[in-house]
Amino acid sequence: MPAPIIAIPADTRELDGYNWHATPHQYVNAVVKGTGATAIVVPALESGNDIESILDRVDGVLVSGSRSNVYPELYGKPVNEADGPFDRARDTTSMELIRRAIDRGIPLLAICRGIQELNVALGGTLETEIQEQPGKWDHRRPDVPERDRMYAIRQSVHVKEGSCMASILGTGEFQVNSLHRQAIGKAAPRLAIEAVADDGTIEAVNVIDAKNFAVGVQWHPEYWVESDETSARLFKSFGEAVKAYAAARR
Ligand SMILES: N[C@@H](CCC(=O)NCCCC(=O)O)C(=O)O
Repeated sequence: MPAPIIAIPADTRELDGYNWHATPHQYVNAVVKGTGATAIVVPALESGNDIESILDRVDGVLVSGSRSNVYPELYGKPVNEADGPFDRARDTTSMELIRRAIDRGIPLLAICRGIQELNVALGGTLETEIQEQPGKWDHRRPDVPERDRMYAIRQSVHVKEGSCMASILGTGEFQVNSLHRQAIGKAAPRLAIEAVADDGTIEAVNVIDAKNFAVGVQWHPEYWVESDETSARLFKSFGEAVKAYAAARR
């Protein structure tokens, strides 16, 4: 059977003076090594993507992290340029893919910016500069030059008993990385909160009554997928859902 295909929405990036549609290699690598599927990158467009046509041809959606933030107006907050950088084309593409994948029962894994887009797409809100809130830990990307140290596993998350995430990872405390300054504020009605950090930051959600795998995590399992058991389990579970969807589709 041909390898299943997982769609990854791109970011808009300016390189050499012009715009590119780009996603970091770590997400493509995690698709290939962590699920056994093939990755395709979906251009970030505010208009012009035929989302249904794209979803007709894929077996899963992986929504990646990004330094850019979801545009605040999309969750009812005023725009403060300090909350940027923004990427409206990424917002549009990701959220259309998220909503339609959930409706169609296409397996979905949303990571970091992805869980934030998932929450906004389903009607939730975000908080910004969470490290400035009383009692909050500093979840931001460590200010170090080496990417392995940026993505170092350095915080605990607590997975709720009986949750979807518990069926994937197990119940209890797990060690993960952290590279974000925003987080879920008001969780969307259709999201079950399934893991939190020591400071209460929402770290994992599951779409209630989803037809298929539909999970969001605030940490970055893609980065250590080949060496960290917790990361590998999440991608293995996503991959199983993608393969089952692909087999049923053929
Ligand atoms: N911009 C959002 C989401 C953070 C995120 O996706 N981080 C991954 C990229 C990390 C990096 O290279 O800086 C937020 O800040 O909450």
